[in-house]
Amino acid sequence: MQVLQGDVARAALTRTFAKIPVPQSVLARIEQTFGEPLTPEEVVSRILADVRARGDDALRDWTGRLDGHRPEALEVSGGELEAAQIEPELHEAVRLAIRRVRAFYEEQPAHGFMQEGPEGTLGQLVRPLSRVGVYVPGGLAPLVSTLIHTAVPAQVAGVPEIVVTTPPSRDGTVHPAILVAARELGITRVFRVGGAQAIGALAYGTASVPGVDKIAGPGNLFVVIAKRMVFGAVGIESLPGPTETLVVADDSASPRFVAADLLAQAEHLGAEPVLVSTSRELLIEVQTQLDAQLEALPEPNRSWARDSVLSRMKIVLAADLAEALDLSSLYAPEHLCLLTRDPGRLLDGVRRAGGVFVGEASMEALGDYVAGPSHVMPTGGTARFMSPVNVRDFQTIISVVGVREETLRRIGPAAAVLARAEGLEAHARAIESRLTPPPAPA
Ligand SMILES: NC(=O)c1ccc[n+]([C@@H]2O[C@H](COP(=O)([O-])OP(=O)(O)OC[C@H]3O[C@@H](n4cnc5c(N)ncnc54)[C@H](O)[C@@H]3O)[C@@H](O)[C@H]2O)c1
Ligand SMILES: N[C@H](CO)Cc1c[nH]c[nH+]1
Ligand SMILES: [Zn+2]
Repeated sequence: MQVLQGDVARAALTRTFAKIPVPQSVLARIEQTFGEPLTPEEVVSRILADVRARGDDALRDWTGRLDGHRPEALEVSGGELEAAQIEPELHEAVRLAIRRVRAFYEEQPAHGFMQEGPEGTLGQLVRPLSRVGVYVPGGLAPLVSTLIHTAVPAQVAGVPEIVVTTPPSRDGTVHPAILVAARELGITRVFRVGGAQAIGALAYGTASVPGVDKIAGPGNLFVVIAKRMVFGAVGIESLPGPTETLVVADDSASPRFVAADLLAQAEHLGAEPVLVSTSRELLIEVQTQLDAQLEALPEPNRSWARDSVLSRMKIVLAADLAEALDLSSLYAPEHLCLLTRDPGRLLDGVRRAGGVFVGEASMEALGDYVAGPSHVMPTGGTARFMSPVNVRDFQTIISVVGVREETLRRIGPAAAVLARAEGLEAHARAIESRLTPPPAPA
């Protein structure tokens, strides 16, 4: 176990944004699939260009090549959607998650304002986007919860049309829980397309897949790169990619719970677990727990979690909780879990994170499903400047300017002065034409 401290820990938790780190396993799969050592960016560029040029046929070909099934019908039929069934217990859990996420976002202030006064009217109109694409990851696990945690805030924002894309399994089907959740949400358009090709389809539109105004939802490296590349042609909400969790724990924390929370996210392939503790004894005990709990996991989860732990886990000994929080803000994790005495007391010191999970009863895995806030959160250090998915992501603001004539007379001359300082004579004249009476007819 390598324990990092001080400046070494700071360096290890400082992200470099110039290049997204690519796991060796991903590079190996690219070489196997494409027969040459391409970068993920080159792969995504090729896929996007092909989707733009050949539309549905490109979607079928890439899905066949990458997901092992070439679908004739890209859209899940109404009959398939209606027929999907899941166990009653799971169905009830889906309903509970929808209810709780909806109740949470209904509390988010997301309205505009109008200042009506002696100056006239100044304000903001808030309008929902017309059509949103929701990406639901499905490469390794069919993330039904991600559909709920992305689509519900969009619905609360008032978006009338939501289109879902998700990779099919090798027999071409979409997991029934995703279809049932879509049905519960009143979503009728689901497409069996994943990866960069799905992002291209939603951005450019094809004969089958409608182009959207904004694409939301997390995914693997290929999905994240594709979202970055199509931004501008279409909106994106943020860049939620491979998950990461930073646990801050003191000597009061249970090593069993700390290890369990780290492994819960480590089982997302490509995840980055980080443990920062003020107690060396706890670090040692967590290591023992990690070994035991990893051994007890079933396959393939054990291999995925072991890969995250062995390849990317960082273990840090902090001088005190103030330094632990400072290091956490430097790293800006997707999830920050506080497993300390009186963890609520630490909230004031939290500066950068997608979400903060306060205390033993608020494990991040609960937040993944039914706590309320969306689990779609910024990763890779983008929590420095981005937020979890929320209602505002699905709205635009329209500024309203409706001043009275008296106001114009008072503030107009200053505007004309500024226009001339910028060398923009027509601007100045447009203002002054309203300030001076029109010339008398000859
Ligand atoms: N940050 C968040 O809020 C959040 C939430 C949920 C999930 N996630 C993350 O989403 C990710 C889901 O990843 P996933 O892989 O299971 O599903 P995914 O749906 O994101 O990706 C699967 C797709 O990737 C493409 N792909 C795979 N290998 C490829 C290759 N070599 N070349 C080109 N394309 C390739 C395929 O088209 C496939 O359909 C995980 O990393 C998870 O941590 C993040
Ligand atoms: N923890 C993942 C990234 O935040 C989301 C997720 C979905 N299902 C389970 N976990
Ligand atoms: Zn998770």
